[in-house]
Amino acid sequence: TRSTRPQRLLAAVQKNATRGDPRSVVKAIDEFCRYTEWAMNVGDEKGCILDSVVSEVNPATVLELGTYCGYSTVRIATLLPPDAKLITLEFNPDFAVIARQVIAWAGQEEKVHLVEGSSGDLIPKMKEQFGVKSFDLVFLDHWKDRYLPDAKLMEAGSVLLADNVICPGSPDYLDYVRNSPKYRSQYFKSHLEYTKVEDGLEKSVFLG
Ligand SMILES: O=C(NCCCCCn1ccnc1)c1cc(-c2ccc(F)cc2)cc(O)c1O
Ligand SMILES: [Mg+2]
Repeated sequence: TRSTRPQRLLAAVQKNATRGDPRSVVKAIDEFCRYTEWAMNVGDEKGCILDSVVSEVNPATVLELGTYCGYSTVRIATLLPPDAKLITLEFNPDFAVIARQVIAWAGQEEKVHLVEGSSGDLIPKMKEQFGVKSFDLVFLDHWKDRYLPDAKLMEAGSVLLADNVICPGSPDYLDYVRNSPKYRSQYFKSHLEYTKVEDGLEKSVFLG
């Protein structure tokens, strides 16, 4: 039967990227998505904004909601010190299978813990299961209607960075973080990955 898009993306990584070289994995995925087949990775333009926020926060613990094929997982992990921890949640097992292989090809498996399941179920269990009471940085890139409920489950983390706040959009989340006294929010205008359509990232610092 026909391969899936994540399977074709993984094949492009294994063909064009050097094993153990995360930058070549990122480059191979961006080229595949720009010139062969669009896929919903955060992409190179928003990826640079992600990189700058990760570097600025310099987190010891990161939670990523929505792994997909592991593109942003690799970008973030590459910027973390060896003892830092990145937990990434993926609901879709077919995505998780591919993401594990992309993360391994990039040589980042030491820093990354991919957990399969729903964020709504797993976030409350983070404390006991992973011994992490709060995260220094949370990257929201999963179902857009889960951004707000999950942010409310995590009102202890310090920096939230949300993808796709314009396209596909998460209006209730945006309204909340921009108007709540608990957050200082900032919009980074950009474009939907590999397109000219407007999109952006919203960085929201939890004020405690
Ligand atoms: O839906 C997205 N991501 C969630 C995928 C499923 C998450 C499953 N999961 C993981 C953990 N808990 C649940 C997404 C969509 C688009 C997009 C934009 C324009 C368009 F025409 C089509 C699509 C662009 C993105 O950048 C995205 O991130
Ligand atoms: Mg996204």
